[in-house]
Amino acid sequence: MNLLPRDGTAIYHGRIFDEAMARNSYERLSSTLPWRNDEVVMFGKRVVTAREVAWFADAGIPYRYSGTVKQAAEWTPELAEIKARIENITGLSFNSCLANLYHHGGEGMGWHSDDEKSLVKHAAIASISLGAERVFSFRHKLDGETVSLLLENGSLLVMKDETQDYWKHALPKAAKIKEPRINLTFRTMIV
Ligand SMILES: O=C(O)CCC(=O)C(=O)O
Ligand SMILES: [Fe+2]
Repeated sequence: MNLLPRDGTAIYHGRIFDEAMARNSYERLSSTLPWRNDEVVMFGKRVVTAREVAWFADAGIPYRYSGTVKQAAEWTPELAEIKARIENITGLSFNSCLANLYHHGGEGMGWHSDDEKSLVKHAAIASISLGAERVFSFRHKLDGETVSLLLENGSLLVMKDETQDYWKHALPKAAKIKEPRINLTFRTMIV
């Protein structure tokens, strides 16, 4: 079940939402979340990404990410429902979520590890995919070994243990894909 050959654990649970539920969740999240373009600092320059994001956290937790403090929103009913569902499936709990909206395959996310200081070390990250199917890849930091999989509509991927220490991951751009995708990454921030 572990997709990674060593140095971490990545469990792909496959589709945990059926087609109708996935479509319904996509529609509700795309129209109700407070989406805005992400701002990141690259080579000392402020860059506004095409991908849109929204941050959520339990009341009172500021969302720290990429060296800045983001305004975290309150859980919406739809998000709270999805969070409860994955907490039930995984037996874990999460106190924050980064939502990503990729308008089409021309948008993606480059190689990175989710190893922010604000996150509890080695805590699981649960990633939900809604909408367009996209390839997701892991690359080992030492020897470059790559593991790729397809993230299906309504699926759940869990990364845990030393995964972020030894592997980077990315959502490669795929220009042929015209449909949008929403990704929800549930995390545990240090409180
Ligand atoms: O969209 C995805 O599946 C990946 C998102 C991701 O890696 C992140 O938000 O840190
Ligand atoms: Fe990530």
